Amino acid sequence: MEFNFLLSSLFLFATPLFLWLLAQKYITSVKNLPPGPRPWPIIGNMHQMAKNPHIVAANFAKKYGPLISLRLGTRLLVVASSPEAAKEILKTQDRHLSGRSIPDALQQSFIDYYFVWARDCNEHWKSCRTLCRAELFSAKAIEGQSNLRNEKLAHMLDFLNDTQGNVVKIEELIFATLINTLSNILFSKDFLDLKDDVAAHRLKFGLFKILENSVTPNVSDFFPIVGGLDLQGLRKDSLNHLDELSSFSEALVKERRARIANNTVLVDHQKDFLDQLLENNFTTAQINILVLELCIAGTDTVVTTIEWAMAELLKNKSIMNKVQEELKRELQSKSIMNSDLSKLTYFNACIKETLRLHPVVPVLIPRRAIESCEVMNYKIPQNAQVWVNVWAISHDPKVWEDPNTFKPERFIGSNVDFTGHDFEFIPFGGGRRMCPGLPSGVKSLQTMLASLILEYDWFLPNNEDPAKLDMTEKFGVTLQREKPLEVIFKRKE
Ligand code: HEM
Repeated sequence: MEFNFLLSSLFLFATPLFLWLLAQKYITSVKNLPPGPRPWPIIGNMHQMAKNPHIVAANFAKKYGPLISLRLGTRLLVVASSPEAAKEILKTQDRHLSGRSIPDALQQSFIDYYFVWARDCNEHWKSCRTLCRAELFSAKAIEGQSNLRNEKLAHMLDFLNDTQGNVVKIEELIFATLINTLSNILFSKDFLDLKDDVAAHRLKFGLFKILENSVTPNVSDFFPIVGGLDLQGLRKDSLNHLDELSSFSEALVKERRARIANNTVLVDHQKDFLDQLLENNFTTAQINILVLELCIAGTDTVVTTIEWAMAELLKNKSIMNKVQEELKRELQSKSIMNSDLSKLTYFNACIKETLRLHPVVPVLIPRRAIESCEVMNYKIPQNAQVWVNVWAISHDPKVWEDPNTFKPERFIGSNVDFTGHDFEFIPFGGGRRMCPGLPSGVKSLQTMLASLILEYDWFLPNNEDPAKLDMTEKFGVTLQREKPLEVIFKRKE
């Protein structure tokens, strides 16, 4: 027994050491890597990147330049922190750098069906993207969703009217509204009841845990040879959540298949995304994963951005007054739901400024070099992981004047937009892996935020002074508020 324990301890210690020596030999043999801080034996720069890696990498960029390399165990990580470096990665070398590193926690048997995490831009990824663009995110699709969006927005406002004076957790309210909008677009069904916060919490927690597991520092990622052991249990935990969450869609897919087979589709049923997926021969397993990924990618990003926008507007009273005036003046008695909110200059500048100051995906979703290539005259070897540090670019005083201040005015009269062509402002990424959900995400941000601003006055619980609101960030795939925002809504006269 003791001998076995000794042997396995020796194995656990010796394997990373051996691998590190091998990796060290390989990495040092690669000539002309981007510069970076000296790595420690075995762990490399892991200890330096443990907390707020987006800020740590931004500070390294000040010392070593806009393209740096770091070592995380046996892995090589390259981080770009300037618009020029981002442009080379997302445009010039987009094809070579379009792979994804799938975190060990998400290495599951259905790996070939991933969309967001698809390792390469393979055939399945292409068909997901083409179908989603046509059926979910095109101008025609967004227009077609407007009644449904209006209905879900109205439910949210009814809920707020009924609970006036209570403390509302913004993330839960927005999450439930978004999930129901999405689940109706996908399946013509509500996943949640706004009043049932237990179910909302369960669903949100499951999605959150999958995201959290994917960025938790994991020995298996740094030393892939021990990946199969799942020493931290993250793979197992993610699989449990994935299984539980898949049950939400699995039953609906089964029911629809049966209805189609028996010719008993409801008379008033309008074609939804599930019908499109079935017509395109997606299997149930492929549908489950696609739905899950859309729910993960399409809720947390919007929820977090709305929270940051509200926190900034609470903190900056004069900006809030200007937005309110613009909304009242331009919309007059027209309903928000039937108005073209993209014409509201100051309001949209506030949304852009929120996405600049609090880029919700701070280092984009990590990419992987599918082939080795050159960026800024440095070598990026095959399989290196690549981050584009959007947070660093957004906070760089060489790129933005007074970068730490919330100043929507900087976007007035400026053509800079988040469509992936202005590399100083890329909250949705760029190139072939750019966010396909941008039109849907922006529409949700505009309608929800405008309704909350126009219909209610906002107060913080316990008469807290908004000027002193804590704005500490918490790093993850999404850059959330460390303290979730809670607000008391009072309907305007
Ligand atoms: C405020 C809203 C949103 C922001 C800021 C945002 C941001 C991003 C970013 C930065 C990426 C990675 C891009 C890259 O690697 O270059 C991404 C990917 C993705 N987003 Fe979004 N997103 C938002 C909303 C949405 C919505 C509403 C959906 C769908 C319902 C969505 C679906 C996706 C998908 C499927 C991907 C993966 C694309 C791929 O790998 O090919 N996103 N998003």
